[in-house]
Amino acid sequence: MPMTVRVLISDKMDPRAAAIFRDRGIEVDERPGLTPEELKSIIGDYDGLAIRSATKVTKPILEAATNLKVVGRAGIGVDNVDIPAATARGVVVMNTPFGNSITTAEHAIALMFALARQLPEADASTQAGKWEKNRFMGVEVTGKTIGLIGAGNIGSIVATRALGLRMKVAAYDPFLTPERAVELGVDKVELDELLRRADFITLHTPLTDQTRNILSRENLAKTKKGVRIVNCARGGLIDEQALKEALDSGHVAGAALDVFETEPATASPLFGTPGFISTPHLGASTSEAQVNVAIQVAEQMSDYLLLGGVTNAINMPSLSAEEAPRLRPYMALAENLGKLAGQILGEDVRSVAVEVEGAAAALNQKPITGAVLAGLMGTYSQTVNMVNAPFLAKERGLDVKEVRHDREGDYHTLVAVEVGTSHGVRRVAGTLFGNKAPRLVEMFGVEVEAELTGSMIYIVNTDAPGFIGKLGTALGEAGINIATFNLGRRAAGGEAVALVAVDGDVPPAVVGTLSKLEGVREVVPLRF
Ligand SMILES: NC(=O)c1ccc[n+]([C@@H]2O[C@H](COP(=O)([O-])OP(=O)(O)OC[C@H]3O[C@@H](n4cnc5c(N)ncnc54)[C@H](O)[C@@H]3O)[C@@H](O)[C@H]2O)c1
Ligand SMILES: O=C(O)CC[C@@H](O)C(=O)O
Repeated sequence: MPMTVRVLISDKMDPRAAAIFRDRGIEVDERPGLTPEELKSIIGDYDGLAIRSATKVTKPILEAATNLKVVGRAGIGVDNVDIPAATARGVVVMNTPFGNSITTAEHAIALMFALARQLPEADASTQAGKWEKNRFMGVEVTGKTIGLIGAGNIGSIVATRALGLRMKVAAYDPFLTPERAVELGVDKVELDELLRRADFITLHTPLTDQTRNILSRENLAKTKKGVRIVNCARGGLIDEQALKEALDSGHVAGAALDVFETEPATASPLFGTPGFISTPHLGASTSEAQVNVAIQVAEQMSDYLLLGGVTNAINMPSLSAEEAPRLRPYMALAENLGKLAGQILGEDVRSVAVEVEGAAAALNQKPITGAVLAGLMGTYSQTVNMVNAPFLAKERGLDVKEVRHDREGDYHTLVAVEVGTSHGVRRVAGTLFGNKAPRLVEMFGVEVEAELTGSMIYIVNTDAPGFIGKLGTALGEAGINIATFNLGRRAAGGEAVALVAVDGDVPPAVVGTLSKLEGVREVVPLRF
């Protein structure tokens, strides 16, 4: 029977998101406004969590999320998600990077005009019956310089709109290439020059260690007298207390904030300051943007939960929903090769090289490598999976290498794993029969063909007549039924390898008995 997949939508989201989940056979609960305690108490029931900016996906929430596989952010900023904690727990975090960009850029332009013409104050005064025609003298934007701090998706759209308004555009963005600046029609400048030149400053960066407080007291002091500032990006980019003082002194003529250091911002020293305008994080709030991000997040999360496709993930390489089914048998093979090596070699692993050959070389190798690492490290860590395996491998100092051979060898497709240990390099390799059935074909230099499945016993012995009979008898006496027997050997009378699939677990006492059989060098019970 197919497993039930469940998603929780914990913020207010366009109903089209829930409809998509349901259409794709996913059970969905819409519970906006949960307290952190309530979320923590129910999150263990869900495979996916769809959020906007209100839900804080903290470490304690993730620790309680024992079934969670994906967090989908219907929007851009993921600063309300503890990404390292999600990654460590193997939870994919994805966002929808373009769905609300136009809307947010338009909000920045709207706030710029609201500042230029003091629209909120003029509206309040007029509706209060004052008709203060002489109080509200505005400024034109035509011919003025707008300074963009951050010229990514949203900043670039603001640039095009500002150029359409016949403004001059200067942009400070260390990652903006000169070619892109020319294409956009903006002047690429350093921050100090932007601060000195801009009549309007608008912020469009994420909040990072480099951008936090980018409009600090010191930098605000470097701005042109009479500057007007818009922030539709993230709270924390501006020193709010210093901004208040700059507004009070008249150095800054106006400031419009859609985002605050602490949200919801129900109190702020800025509230009531002349020249200050605010909106409650409305940058993305248009029906068009909310439909876009709701549809996109639901499609992306469903693709991941149902097909393994990964789009717009912050903590994992992309994998299209079309690629995912082709990769699935490879990932099963890769994970089992990793498990095989991990169970036999233990924690003494220093390096891992994953080689793909023939048909496998035409595929996206990252998921194959992730599956090998997940299988390998899963033998000594409970919480490892494809998402966190590359990070955990790095944390452990494992040297991970990927090798690709386009040519076919003995098999039309092959995945090989070379594991470096303190005793040297050991190699296991497998192929797909009929492009779908994973099979081990080589183990530590011995050709042995086996399906890695269920409970198995790995035995190394000296090849000698009668050994298989003795082994069968020992297992029979222990009440263990043999399902399949797979054998390989280096040379007649030399080292031989047996991979025996059995029904049920192999107790340590049986491992002890088998180890004492004549000629046996090594016995390892395996689980796949
Ligand atoms: N108010 C809202 O409702 C709302 C809606 C959507 C997005 N946002 C926020 O807007 C911001 C921009 O979003 P985007 O989609 O344009 O992101 P983006 O990633 O496309 O662009 C961000 C740009 O910032 C630049 N940048 C990074 N560090 C910088 C630094 N130290 N100095 C200058 N530039 C730097 C990057 O190079 C990039 O070009 C994000 O913080 C996002 O969360 C807010
Ligand atoms: O969901 C929202 O309303 C805000 C979205 C915005 O902050 C974003 O980063 O996309």
